[in-house]
Amino acid sequence: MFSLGQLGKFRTSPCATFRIFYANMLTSSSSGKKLRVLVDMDGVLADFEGGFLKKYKARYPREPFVELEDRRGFWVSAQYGRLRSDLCEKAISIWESKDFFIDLEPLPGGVEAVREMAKMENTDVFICTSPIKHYKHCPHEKYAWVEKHLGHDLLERVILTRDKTLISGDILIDDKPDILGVEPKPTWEHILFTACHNKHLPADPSQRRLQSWWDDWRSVLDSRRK
Ligand SMILES: O=c1ccn([C@@H]2O[C@H](COP(=O)(O)O)[C@@H](O)[C@H]2O)c(=O)[nH]1
Ligand SMILES: [Mg+2]
Repeated sequence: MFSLGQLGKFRTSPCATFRIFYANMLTSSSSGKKLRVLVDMDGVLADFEGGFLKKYKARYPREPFVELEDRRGFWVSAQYGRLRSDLCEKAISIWESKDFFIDLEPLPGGVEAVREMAKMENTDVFICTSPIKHYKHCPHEKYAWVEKHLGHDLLERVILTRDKTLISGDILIDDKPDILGVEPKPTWEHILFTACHNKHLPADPSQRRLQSWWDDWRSVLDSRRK
């Protein structure tokens, strides 16, 4: 942990110094005092829905589309498929294309909120996002998006997973109403982030929401601090 030479610089005995050093280690990190916040990307930090509609209309100008205010349900492809069966594949072709994920605009206030969380004492923030299985562009572009909008240091905090229930944390801020996976009891509290596809869902007293990044996310974090 440190050399004998370094120990010699301390005024207290090496044993006492070690005890203080070890106690500090315990209280600052391994005691679990830090609040671990997982923040989703699509629909929370990056405007997936807006970016999709813009590129869909540009590529298929004569096809029907769903206005954002008429969006219902998490799966864009499912709603387009209900509109007309072949539109499901056309929708999927949009986010499987090169530059779809990197071109997504940040949602208002999200980048600033994550930057602020990253500077908060006793807080560890991670970007927790699900890549699509068509992996040619998406994983690379998700990292590139984080670097472009949040900076190189935040790359250390990117978690790509198809199963968020396996990731341990205190809070998961996510726009998907049902986050399921192999772990039946995830450690985090899911805070539902309001998006065009979930804003009509009936209020659920057991699930807290953030209406946007202008909502009081700081109090939500504080409510989970031990
Ligand atoms: O109809 C859809 C809508 C979205 N997706 C993909 O799902 C993930 C969502 O990731 P989160 O981490 O839950 O935000 C994203 O990669 C979308 O591209 C989809 O496959 N079909
Ligand atoms: Mg999402």
